[in-house]
Amino acid sequence: MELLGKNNLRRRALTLREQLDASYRAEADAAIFRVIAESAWYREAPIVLTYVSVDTEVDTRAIIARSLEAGKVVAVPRCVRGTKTMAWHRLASPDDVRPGFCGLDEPANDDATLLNPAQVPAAALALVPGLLFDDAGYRLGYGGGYYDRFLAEFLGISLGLVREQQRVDSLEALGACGALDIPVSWLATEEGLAAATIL
Ligand SMILES: Nc1nc2c(c(=O)[nH]1)N(C=O)[C@@H](CNc1ccc(C(=O)N[C@@H](CCC(=O)O)C(=O)O)cc1)CN2
Ligand SMILES: Nc1ncnc2c1ncn2[C@@H]1O[C@H](COP(=O)(O)OP(=O)(O)OP(=O)(O)O)[C@@H](O)[C@H]1O
Repeated sequence: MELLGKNNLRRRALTLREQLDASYRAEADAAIFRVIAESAWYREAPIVLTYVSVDTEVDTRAIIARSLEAGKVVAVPRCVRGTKTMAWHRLASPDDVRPGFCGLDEPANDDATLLNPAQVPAAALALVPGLLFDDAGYRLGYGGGYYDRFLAEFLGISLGLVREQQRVDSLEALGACGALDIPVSWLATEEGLAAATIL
């Protein structure tokens, strides 16, 4: 297998994602929404920590709306550039986000909605984005290391959201796995839930 390195693979994965058929994306995203909504982790989670999807990312807008309607706490990330960490803010409405860092939709920097990481229960569910995911749950992101830093501390269930066409066997075999990369525990795809395999 050709060793591409993370940055080359990132460019290719971004192109691949943008070239996915819009109707495939819509169908896959609707199926991923159902897979999440029906999972016991989601149903039992009092709090969902999710990215806010932009562009051709797997859609999370529907799950944000559904979770708020169901009375769950929904928290979304605001990137803190200096430390490359994410601050999580509770949303009162799906519309509580504005264009911010790097074209992402982000919550306001407001202490009143800031979530104290120590208060995140183990039953929390994190929905994790990625350009590619492999069978071990490793992900290729946009390259800030934001989610690696988050996952290193997070004690809840981490679920990678990925369309089947964005899965690869092994990022390590592609030369795109680093020592600090943290895998998610499970993947949600349009085919169902998949446990990350231990290599
Ligand atoms: N919707 C969504 N939100 C998300 C993520 C995501 O993948 N999707 N992230 C997933 O991790 C985090 C953001 N990760 C990012 C990592 C790098 C760059 C980026 O383009 N960096 C530029 C410039 C950096 C700068 O200006 O400081 C670069 O590296 O060249 C953007 C976002 C948090 N929020
Ligand atoms: N826990 C950590 N502590 C310090 N540095 C880290 C940590 N995790 C990742 N990094 C560094 O962050 C940089 C970006 O990591 P990587 O390329 O894995 O990002 P990514 O997972 O694709 O991006 P993102 O999480 O933002 O989507 C790397 O230089 C990596 O060494």
